[in-house]
Amino acid sequence: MAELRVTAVHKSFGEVRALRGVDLTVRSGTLTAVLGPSGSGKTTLLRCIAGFEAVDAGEIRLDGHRIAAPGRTVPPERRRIAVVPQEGALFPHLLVRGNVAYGLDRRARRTGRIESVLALVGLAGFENRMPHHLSGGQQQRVAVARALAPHPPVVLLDEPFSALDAGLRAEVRQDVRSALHSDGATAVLVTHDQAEALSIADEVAVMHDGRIVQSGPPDLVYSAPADPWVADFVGEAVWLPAEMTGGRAHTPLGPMPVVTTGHRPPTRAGEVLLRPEQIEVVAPVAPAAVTATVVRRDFQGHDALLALRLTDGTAVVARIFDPASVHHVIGGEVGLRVRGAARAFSSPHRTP
Ligand SMILES: Nc1ncnc2c1ncn2[C@@H]1O[C@H](COP(=O)(O)OP(=O)(O)OP(=O)(O)O)[C@@H](O)[C@H]1O
Repeated sequence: MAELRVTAVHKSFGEVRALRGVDLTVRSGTLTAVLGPSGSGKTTLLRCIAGFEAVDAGEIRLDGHRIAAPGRTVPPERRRIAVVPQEGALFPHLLVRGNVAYGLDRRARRTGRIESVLALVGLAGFENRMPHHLSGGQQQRVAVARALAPHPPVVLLDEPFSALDAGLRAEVRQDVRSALHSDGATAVLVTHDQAEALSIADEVAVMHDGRIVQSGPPDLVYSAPADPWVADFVGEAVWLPAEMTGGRAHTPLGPMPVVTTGHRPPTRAGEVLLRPEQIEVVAPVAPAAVTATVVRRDFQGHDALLALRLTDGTAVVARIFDPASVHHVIGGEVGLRVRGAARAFSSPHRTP
């Protein structure tokens, strides 16, 4: 376990500026998800932390020790940082036991560490299986067990669940999360999947164009995005045209309280953000409800998203939590009410 601190790191490949001043602190014993779209620099950052790439500027410290700076690159094997890749990490000719034992010295192999890390990832008793006798999810669990076995200061996970199907992915990631926590590991997980980042991480660091644009606990990043780009990338965003007067936003869904992100006041005529779960779907005749027409219904199992159009043409999306009991027909009329405050930004909204 160790604290990892990345400060003002730059990395270019020829003309491509992959990292443009990355700042990231990962506290000891916590899991941080680096979340960003394809090409934002996530893998490059992971490779710089692991020691597979040298940094052009800035520095990386592990428990206060400088492991990377221009002209100073501690080689990967001396960093002892463990990496769990997307798939194919296991040696196919070795038993599970041999795979997990790979980074352990003889003494550590005899202390029961192999059995205990396999138990942590839910594979107690699997020591004598061959990798090809395991499912994809079990193979990734072994890869995590192998990474944890030698007590590395940091574990890096590069989209480790992307090859698993959706049902299995949710189960494996929660088990891996609890294995990392139980072992007290400091971990960084790279993903482009916002649901995965929000569900698994203690902290989410959102990456855009080679920079970390926001980091914080998942609920804060979702409820108080730093800028409109983060709002769009992390979760569903509903943008409403708004006039600000008397500290309230006047929108096609009616007047509502507003909180502002940014140092400058929001522009007078602008847009405000709501999350779909802030829009309550009620009967068209309900008090204070604004009339809307149901355009589409996107059933997601435990909940559903309703795409709606207001009479002035504004498109909004509402999340309903009891989809089975709601009979909103496409083309039918409903009433909408807003819960809580809208969010305004001092920087303009742009599509990601
Ligand atoms: N070895 C390399 N040589 C040249 N360009 C590179 C190299 N590695 C990465 N890049 C470029 O750096 C940028 C960041 O790439 P990186 O792989 O770090 O992004 P990413 O966020 O991990 O993307 P993905 O989710 O698609 O893996 C991209 O424009 C990529 O093309």
